[in-house]
Amino acid sequence: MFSLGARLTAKSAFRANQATMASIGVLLRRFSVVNPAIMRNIGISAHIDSGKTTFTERVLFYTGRINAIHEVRGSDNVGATMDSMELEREKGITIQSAATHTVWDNHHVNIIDTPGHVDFTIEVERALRVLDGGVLLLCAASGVQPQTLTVDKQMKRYDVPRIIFINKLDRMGADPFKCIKQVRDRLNINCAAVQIPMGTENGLKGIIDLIEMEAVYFDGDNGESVRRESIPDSFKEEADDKREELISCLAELNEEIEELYLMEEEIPKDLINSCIRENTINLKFAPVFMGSAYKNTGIQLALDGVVKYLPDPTEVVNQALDISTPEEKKVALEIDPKKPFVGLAFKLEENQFGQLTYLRVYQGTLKKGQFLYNSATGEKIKLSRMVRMHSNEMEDISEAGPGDICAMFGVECASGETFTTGSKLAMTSIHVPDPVMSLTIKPKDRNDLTKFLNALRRFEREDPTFVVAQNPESEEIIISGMGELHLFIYAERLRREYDIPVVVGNPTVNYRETVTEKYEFTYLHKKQSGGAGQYAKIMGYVEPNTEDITDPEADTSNLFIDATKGNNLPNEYIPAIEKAFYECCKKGPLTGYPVIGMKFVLTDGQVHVVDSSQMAFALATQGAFRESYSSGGGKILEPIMDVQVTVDADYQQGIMGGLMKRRGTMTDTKSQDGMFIVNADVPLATMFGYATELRGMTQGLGEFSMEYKNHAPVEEYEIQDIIEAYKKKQQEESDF
Ligand SMILES: Nc1nc2c(ncn2[C@@H]2O[C@H](COP(=O)(O)OP(=O)(O)OP(=O)(O)O)[C@@H](O)[C@H]2O)c(=O)[nH]1
Repeated sequence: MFSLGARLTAKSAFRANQATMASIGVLLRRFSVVNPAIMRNIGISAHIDSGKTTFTERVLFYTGRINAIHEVRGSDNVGATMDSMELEREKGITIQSAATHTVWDNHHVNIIDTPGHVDFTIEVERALRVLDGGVLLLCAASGVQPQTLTVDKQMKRYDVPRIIFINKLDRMGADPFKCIKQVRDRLNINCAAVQIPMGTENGLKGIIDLIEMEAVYFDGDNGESVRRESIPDSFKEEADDKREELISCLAELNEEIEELYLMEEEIPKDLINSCIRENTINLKFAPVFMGSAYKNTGIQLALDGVVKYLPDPTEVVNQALDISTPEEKKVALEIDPKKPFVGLAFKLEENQFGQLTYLRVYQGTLKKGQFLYNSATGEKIKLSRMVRMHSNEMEDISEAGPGDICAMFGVECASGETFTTGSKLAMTSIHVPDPVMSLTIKPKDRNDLTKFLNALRRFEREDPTFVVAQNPESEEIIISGMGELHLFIYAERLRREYDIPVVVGNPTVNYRETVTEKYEFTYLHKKQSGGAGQYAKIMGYVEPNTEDITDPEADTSNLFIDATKGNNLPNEYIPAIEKAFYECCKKGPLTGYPVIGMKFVLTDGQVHVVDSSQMAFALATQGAFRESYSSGGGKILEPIMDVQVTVDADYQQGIMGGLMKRRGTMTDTKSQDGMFIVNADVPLATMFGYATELRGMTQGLGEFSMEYKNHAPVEEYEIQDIIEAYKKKQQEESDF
């Protein structure tokens, strides 16, 4: 039907898009405030190796942002454009997300390429926090994989509407409809295909569009020419069936469609499209696209889907906290370029020109030369340079309007901080999990020490889940993070980016301590022989500050309550007692790890006219703390990981046995299509080296993911070993 004419039109449309890109690029540089209605802020989330980078590379190519395609691990040694760090190119995985912008169908699209590995979930979380919509990528042969579940949870946490793209239709065993079933069953997402493939594996010829009811082919060297034809006879029946499935799914969401469907009448395309859009944005539906990024098939249609079905910034509600009110009242932000500016710094990057801060504008307009306030620190800064990022290249701009994403230069801040032009507003904080494991690290050459510390500080500002601490006694540097790979990558970056070879110690687990019972204390600190005397008496009780410390949602903070009545204890001593309590919590008596979830209630006390002092009360608090701790059921808590292993059903016994040996408790098991999937809660302390064990056991075919779940009490028989290890370490440090 469209044949040659259509082909030429498509080619010229591709060129036209490149030309539009160029001219819009010029325009953007001058007038950079974009109408929010034509803006899309999207992220691409998936399990590791599903093809996010390859997909993004195609998007950049088809939108005219780059003029050649480079493969991840390709033979041209260039590497994909979005994987800008050398290490990413070598390993072929995306470590840091890169932000880029492009134009498609006259829409301004900001894309964040997010990493898939579980150790880098903070990158995914931060990206999702600032995006309005997402593309959930699945591999057509592997379907829903462990990390798909994690990113799905994150998307749900931030209410991110999504379209789904089933990639790798060219792979052996590709079955998009099996994937759709898994998405429905395992992710509980109401979804339906808006396309079907014309063939799979080597026979993949193109895609059938179930809304237009047309066959779509991708011609040219790189699939850049989109050709639409009538559906070949051999696919007509399947296309009719799957369209029927789509319509019946939409009929449940829309009365007008339901009526037409029941009357067996023609349903207008506009109605189908508006129903999909509305329900995608309301999180009631997800349209499923499909193709093969590697074989240049289907990407342009998915881009059309982004524009057609994902929300623009005006369709998403964003709130800030008014930090000038004690209860931090929620304030709705308005997508209005004239309102006072509010923006969130969601990612930091250091490059040869200095610190680059990625920022999402939520309200008002960010302008070059403007003075900005950092809501967290109160600092005032002048914005001297702002840019739009395209992978690791940039364009200077002078303004960015509401809903837009840009980057600022030369602004010192930490990620997650809010900037305003004076209003006392802060965006809600980004959920940051506590680091679960640590390593000691030092430079091989002591002369590198200053450079080494500076680099670590920089990483720490970029990544809130990466924490650097120094043991004051041994001066040993300890880095903490979300897993072995997370910390290993930083050790590698020190070597590669800063030329600092390092030595790392054995990984250790971050234990915590807590009290489990109420204990009433009356503690007297008295030293009245010789010299200035000391006298302080305090009464009160300690108890758990939360009902169930193992509940992942539990508030694990410590709390001091002054419940004194009368004048036995003058006010001047209370701050010293409070401070001493919080100091004690920093280092638990059993293992030296922090105490969490403990309440300290001070009810009464006694002073001596001459010998009482703030110091005496601080020492009394320490004594009361120690006493309460040993009598109040002091416990050691260890990080428990939610581990999911997916293996061929043949390995079921071995995998279960292996997890039990690692003190795992199975929480769920499933057998599906010859695969066995097990979820288990396993102490992190036993998980070191699991990747190697799994590889060995399953001939490299098993997969696992793990995510921090909670801290739970250590088994009785383990406690003594941990305490002994702590004592030994203390001894070594005092000998040092
Ligand atoms: N057969 C096939 N291979 C693909 C396709 N898309 C990507 N790949 C390959 O799959 C591998 C992983 O692709 P990436 O694009 O790096 O995947 P990713 O999801 O960005 O990976 P991470 O960032 O590490 O999570 C590479 O070897 C790609 O060439 C596809 O459509 N078909």
